[in-house]
Amino acid sequence: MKRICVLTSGGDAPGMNAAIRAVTRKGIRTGMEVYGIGHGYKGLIEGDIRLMNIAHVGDIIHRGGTVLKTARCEEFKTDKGIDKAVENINKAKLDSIIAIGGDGTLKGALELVKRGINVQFIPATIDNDLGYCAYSIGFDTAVNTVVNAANGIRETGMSHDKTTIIEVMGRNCGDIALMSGLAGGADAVLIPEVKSDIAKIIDKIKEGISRQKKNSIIIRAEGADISTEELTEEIKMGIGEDVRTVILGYLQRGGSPTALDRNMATLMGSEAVRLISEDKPSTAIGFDGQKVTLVDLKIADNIENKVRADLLELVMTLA
Ligand SMILES: Nc1ncnc2c1ncn2[C@@H]1O[C@H](COP(=O)(O)OP(=O)(O)OP(=O)(O)O)[C@@H](O)[C@H]1O
Ligand SMILES: O=P(O)(O)OC[C@H]1O[C@](O)(CO)[C@@H](O)[C@@H]1O
Ligand SMILES: [Mg+2]
Repeated sequence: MKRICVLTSGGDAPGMNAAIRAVTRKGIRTGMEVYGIGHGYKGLIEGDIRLMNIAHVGDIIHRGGTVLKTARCEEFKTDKGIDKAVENINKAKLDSIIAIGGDGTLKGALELVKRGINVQFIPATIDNDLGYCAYSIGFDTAVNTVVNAANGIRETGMSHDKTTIIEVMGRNCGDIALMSGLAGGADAVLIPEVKSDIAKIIDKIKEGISRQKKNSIIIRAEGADISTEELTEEIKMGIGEDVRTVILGYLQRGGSPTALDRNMATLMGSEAVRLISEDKPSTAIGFDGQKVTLVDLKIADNIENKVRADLLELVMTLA
C-alpha cells in the first residue's frame, strides 16, 4: 500500500480545498494511505502529519482557504530545515509528497526532489505567475472578485463623477490586474512587467472627461513601478479632479472558488494521484486551457513567466 501526503503552502488560493479533496478521495479509493500535513513545509519540519479519511474532506469543495492550513516558512529555505523535513518524511515512510502552492512552493519542492523525495506539484496561487503552466488554481476566482468589486466601484464612481484607482495583488506578476482590467472595462492598467506611461493614462482620462465621461477606473498591480499614492497624486494633478483609491487586499485571496478553479483543482489533484500510482518521477502538473499538462519538476522552475503585455493596449483602445 502506498503512503502519500498532501500539503498546501504559501498564500492560500481558492480551489486548494477542492485539490485536497480530490487527492484524498482518489488516493484512498485507489488503495493508498493519505496523510495531510498542517501548515505546509512548516508542518513537514515539525512532523505535523495526520492520517486523512474520506469524511475529513467532506463539505469543502466550495470553500476558499485551505483546511490543511498554510504558511510561509523561512526555515524550509535552510539546509537544516529541509533535512529535518526529509527526516520526518522518511520516518513516516511516505512514498510521495503532493505539494500545492505557488512559485515559492515549487522551489521548495525542487529542494526535496534534490534530496531524493518524489514530489508531485499542483500550481495554486492567485498570482498566476508560474511560467511552466498557463493557469494556476485560484486565479479565476481572484479575477472575478476584483471584477465584482470594480462593478461596485464603477457605480459609485459614475454617480459621483469620480475617477478611482484600484490596487490589486499579484506580487511581481500583472495577470490579475490585466485580466480584471479587461473584464471590468478599465480605462488603464499598470503592471510590473511594463514601464508605466502616466502621461498617456492622463491623456486617456482627459479624453473621457471631454466627452462627459468622468468616472474612469485605473487598475494598478501592487508590483507596478509607481506606488498607489504617487499614482493618485499624479493623476489628480494631471486631470485637475479628485481621485479615489481602493486597495482590495486580502479579499482577493478568499471566497468560494469558481467552477473553473474547482475543476482545475479536481483534475490536477486526480492526476497527481495517478502519477504516484504509476510510479512516475517528480512532476509539475499544469493546465493548458483544455487538458492537464506535465513538465519535469526540475525543468519547470526554470521556465520564465510571460505576461500578455499587448493586452494593456487593448484595455485602453476599448475604454
Ligand atoms: N528557494 C527556496 N528554497 C526552499 N524553499 C522555498 C524557497 N522559496 C520558497 N520556499 C518555501 O515555499 C514557501 C512558499 O513560498 P512563497 O511564500 O513564495 O509562496 P508561493 O508558494 O509562491 O505562493 P504565493 O505566491 O501564492 O503566496 C516558503 O515560505 C518557503 O517555505
Ligand atoms: O500573505 P502575505 O504574506 O501578506 O503576502 C501577500 C502576497 O501573497 C499573494 O496574495 C499571493 O498569495 C500576493 O499576491 C501578495 O503579494
Ligand atoms: Mg509566489
